Amino acid sequence: DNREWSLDDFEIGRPLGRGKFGRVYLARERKSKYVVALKIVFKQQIEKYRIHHQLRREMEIQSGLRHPNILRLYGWFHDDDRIFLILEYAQGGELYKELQKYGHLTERQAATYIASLAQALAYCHEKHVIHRDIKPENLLLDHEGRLKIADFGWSVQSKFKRHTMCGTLDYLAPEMVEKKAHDHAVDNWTLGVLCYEFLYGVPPFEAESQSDTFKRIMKVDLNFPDQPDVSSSTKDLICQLLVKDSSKRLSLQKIMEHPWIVTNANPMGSCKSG
Ligand SMILES: CC[C@@H](NC(=O)c1cc2[nH]nc(NC(=O)c3ccc(N4CCN(C)CC4)cc3)c2s1)c1ccccc1
Repeated sequence: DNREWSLDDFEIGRPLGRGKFGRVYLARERKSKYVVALKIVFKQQIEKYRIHHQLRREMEIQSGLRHPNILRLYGWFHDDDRIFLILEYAQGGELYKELQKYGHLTERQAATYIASLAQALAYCHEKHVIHRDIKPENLLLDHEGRLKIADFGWSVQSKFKRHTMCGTLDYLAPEMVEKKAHDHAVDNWTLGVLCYEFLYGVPPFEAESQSDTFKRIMKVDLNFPDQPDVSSSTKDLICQLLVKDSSKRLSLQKIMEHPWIVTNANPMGSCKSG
């Protein structure tokens, strides 16, 4: 509901995480006892980094999205010096930590997460939203191990395109790295990067320096280590996504129909580790 919320409506719990522009705390709405994540951004940080448009876009975009694999933004409020975003609580934490803990994921886990991402992105693209910053840090897990895309701070309505460099280069498609006009297909490229990272534990174009990563992305300098042993079907999907010409990348629909996804993804979207 769109009633006016205020800090008094919530009991604040432990800190959950922090991003560049704020922190997230566990919180509980007093009357309903409903548990949420409360993201707090300081207004002077918004002034300092001039991210009004980004935060406003995050709020407008994420509050308008309703999908099982997209973290809900229930509402927001502010006081004199802070803005509060009332977010869905993802009890399983960051997918990134799973990846770090196990080194790499199983093909079933990876396929399940890629299928969930493809479904969520297909939904976003129908709503003319490009996330542009899909990376393991922005992927959360709910209590059933279902993937939730968080932090739409870098997303855009695909009507107008922005060319601000967002975060690490590892996940950026060539056209974004080259600051060319980009469209939905950037997210398809990123699925290829993520699928590779889920299975090998490192992103495909990782390099010592940003400029080397840049060169590797532009050349699509892709190679598959011998270990861990990954099926050729998986490599086929990755090779069909990490294609320089964005019009030739596998579509989200085709990803969902790919034999590796059909064979390995859990249709329920959840995959308890192992
Ligand atoms: C994705 C970054 C973004 N984060 C959000 O918006 C976030 C929104 C949101 N909802 N629920 C979350 N859950 C957690 O952060 C979380 C972390 C660890 C947990 N565990 C620790 C280990 N344990 C074994 C299991 C439980 C459980 C939940 C987060 S983060 C952000 C952006 C800007 C500023 C702060 C945060």
